[in-house]
Amino acid sequence: MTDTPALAAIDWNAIAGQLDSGGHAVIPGLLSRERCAAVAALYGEEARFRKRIVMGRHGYGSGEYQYFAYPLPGEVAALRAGLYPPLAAIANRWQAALDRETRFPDSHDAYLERCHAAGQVRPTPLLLRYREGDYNRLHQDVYGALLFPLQVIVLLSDPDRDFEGGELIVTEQRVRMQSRAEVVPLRQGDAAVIAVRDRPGQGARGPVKMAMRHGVSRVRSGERHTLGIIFHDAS
Ligand SMILES: O=C(O)CCC(=O)C(=O)O
Ligand SMILES: [Fe+2]
Repeated sequence: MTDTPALAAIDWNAIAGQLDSGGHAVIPGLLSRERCAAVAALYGEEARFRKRIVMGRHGYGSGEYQYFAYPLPGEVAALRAGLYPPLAAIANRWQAALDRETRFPDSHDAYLERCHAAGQVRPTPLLLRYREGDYNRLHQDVYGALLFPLQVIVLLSDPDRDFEGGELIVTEQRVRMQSRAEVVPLRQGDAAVIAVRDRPGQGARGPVKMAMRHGVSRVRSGERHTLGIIFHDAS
């Protein structure tokens, strides 16, 4: 299950436009229903993971998630490597807009070499599981000094059949302003691309920096699984 034909069909101009205007974008139908089920089913395979986090124990919300161990399952590895290059092009534009010097290499292997040389060696892709009453507090997925500014979240469950509530929320905050929230509408198999920590935005008097956070509203019933793809590794 390693080929991902849907990658070739992604309209990256549309994604870049959505990211530039709102800090988040949707890739429709990245994974088929069957692939979603296969990835979600990995949750029960303990040996696939390096760590399980029970969110209530850390003040992160309610529910749980597990970080994959290396080697990543084929589907997850293919998505991480395949989504990276077009996202790196967007990330590099953002770096320039924010007057930051770091530029990201063309291939994810090259970026991981950089992470690993800096001591960020632990894999960050994760599977999340929410049941009735669970939610995820607004947060930023920062795992060390090296940070790739975009991440991807794939909705593996079907909001029409599997769960109610449980909406992905993205907030942005400009200096001296209060936060603005948006719900990212996702169907099963859709992927959200979101800013990890901040992004360039347009203010009345020129470019501004928007601080970004994301979370998940309370699942009112059923079960919701997501796959999180973060491109920097963790220290
Ligand atoms: O379950 C979600 O929609 C959010 C997952 C998340 O926070 C992440 O992948 O970083
Ligand atoms: Fe997150």
